[in-house]
Amino acid sequence: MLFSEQNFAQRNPNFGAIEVICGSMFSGKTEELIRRLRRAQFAKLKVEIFKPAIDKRYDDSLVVSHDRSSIPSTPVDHSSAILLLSNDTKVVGIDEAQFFDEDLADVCVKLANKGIRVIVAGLDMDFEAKPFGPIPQIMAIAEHVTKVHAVCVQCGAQANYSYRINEDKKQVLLGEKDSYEPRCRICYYNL
Ligand SMILES: Nc1ncnc2c1ncn2[C@@H]1O[C@H](COP(=O)(O)OP(=O)(O)O)[C@@H](O)[C@H]1O
Ligand SMILES: Cc1cn([C@H]2C[C@H](O)[C@@H](COP(=O)(O)O)O2)c(=O)[nH]c1=O
Ligand SMILES: [Zn+2]
Repeated sequence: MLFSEQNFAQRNPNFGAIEVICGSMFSGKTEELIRRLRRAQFAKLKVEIFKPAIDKRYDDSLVVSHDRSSIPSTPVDHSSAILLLSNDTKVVGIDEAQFFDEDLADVCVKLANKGIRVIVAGLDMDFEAKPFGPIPQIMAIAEHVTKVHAVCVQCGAQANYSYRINEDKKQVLLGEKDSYEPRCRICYYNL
């Protein structure tokens, strides 16, 4: 059965579930996360939003998209803080989840089993097209996975990869268009 967001919304509100929004840089993950969280707020549900404290790219505490739409969040150093800070919450949103520790998957399970809707956004792959942090594991255990795509800056096709345009080989390197461009398979691998 195919699941659309309508199916998510129609489910029993007492059931928790895990949703993942993944894809390359500039694919609209943060915009989609903000859209879902705002709809939950319109529904008067208690919403808590988290991001890793290291992500200070646009703002210390706001979750900010590349188009500068934003929503307040709580920066945390470790996934365990998300559990502690999610009391009486109905919806938890987590952005840049690739930067969290591997315990994030267990945290998502605990939250969902308490009846919380957990929405996780993050990069599925790093600049070397390798699985990034806890995201692939959370994709495996999630009820719903949405893969979004950017536009390849080289050819205009759908982009699935984040190409790093400098020589730095560290896995974690914060940045935007100064350091990365979204590319399709052909342009990423130079096929
Ligand atoms: N090459 C591109 N392809 C698609 N969107 C792009 C591109 N370059 C810039 N953008 C902008 O990025 C926005 C998506 O930003 P955002 O939701 O923060 O993406 P992500 O969180 O996936 O990095 C798009 O709405 C668009 O305005
Ligand atoms: C591919 C890749 C990305 N990063 C960093 C760069 C940005 O700060 C974030 C991704 O942000 P977005 O909202 O998805 O655009 O992650 C990194 O550290 N390492 C990488 O390999
Ligand atoms: Zn391309």
